[in-house]
Amino acid sequence: KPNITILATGGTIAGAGESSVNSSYSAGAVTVDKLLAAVPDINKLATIKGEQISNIGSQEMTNKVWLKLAKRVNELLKKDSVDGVVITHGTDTMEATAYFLDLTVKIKKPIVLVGSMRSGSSMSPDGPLNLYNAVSVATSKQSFNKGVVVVMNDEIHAAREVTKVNTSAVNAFASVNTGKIGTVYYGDVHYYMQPLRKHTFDTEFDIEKINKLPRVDIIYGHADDTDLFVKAAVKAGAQGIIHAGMGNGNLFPKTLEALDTASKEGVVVARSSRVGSGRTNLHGEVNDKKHGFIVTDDLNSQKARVLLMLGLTKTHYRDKLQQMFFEY
Ligand SMILES: NC(=O)CC[C@H](N)C(=O)O
Repeated sequence: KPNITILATGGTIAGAGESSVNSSYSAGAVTVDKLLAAVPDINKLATIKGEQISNIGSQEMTNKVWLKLAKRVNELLKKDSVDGVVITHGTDTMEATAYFLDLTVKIKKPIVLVGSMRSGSSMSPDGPLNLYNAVSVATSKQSFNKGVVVVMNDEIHAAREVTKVNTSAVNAFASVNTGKIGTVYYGDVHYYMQPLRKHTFDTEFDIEKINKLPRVDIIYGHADDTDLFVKAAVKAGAQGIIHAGMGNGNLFPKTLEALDTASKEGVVVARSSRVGSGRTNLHGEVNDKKHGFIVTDDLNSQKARVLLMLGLTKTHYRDKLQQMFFEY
């Protein structure tokens, strides 16, 4: 039997509420041992070990926990005695954690993130089957060299592509631009696609000696916008700003002016879009060359922040950072 380590970080999958029909509950209330004991069938699939990394709602996620998690996953998967890792996680920031690991874990073995939309004490919880499916994906030979994947609601998604698309439904995840890469039905794993962007062992990022990431802020664009938040970000020491722009990454004139100034002062400004699908293109309505801006390709702003933080650990050259957004 394969050896799988389950790293628990919290979330609804480890949540508990007062009654089966009460929508209010606490995320990250159940420890890893209890979480695993609730799904005894996973022991038929693999020899399971559990470890608690954190026990939080993933809206409390920090760069510090990401670094700790990535280092632990690297450490575990380097061992011959570990064949794959499953990470239980809250769904709010799961996509960003998945992408962070996709860029920083240096191994071809399976790495699977899983969560749930209904807590263990609710009626028809989705966590147990999601966990069973996640362990199945982690033990599948087909999962090698796929980068980090997210398993939710019988679907397998690539870390770079997946995003949360619903606040409360069990089908809360989708890979909006590209589609899911596989399915898993009561443990029966099938892949249909292979992620092509560079990931895991193929990236240039090395977090082993890093304890702090450069500050990158996200600023959300809108009609009748302001320059206040750009100025505040610069004052707070942001090395990068992701602008979640209107449409194809467009900006309100006053915000554009403030970002132009920030860019000329050395802050790396990356244009993404608040639309939720499609690329933010160079040579659109914004003169990126003139302002020194870069674009985030089709990464949403929360994932673009992850890549820009890691990119800034390597270089401040905008051409190089732009290249990263086309490669990763
Ligand atoms: N469905 C969930 O996991 C949401 C619970 C919590 N907000 C979290 O992200 O951890």
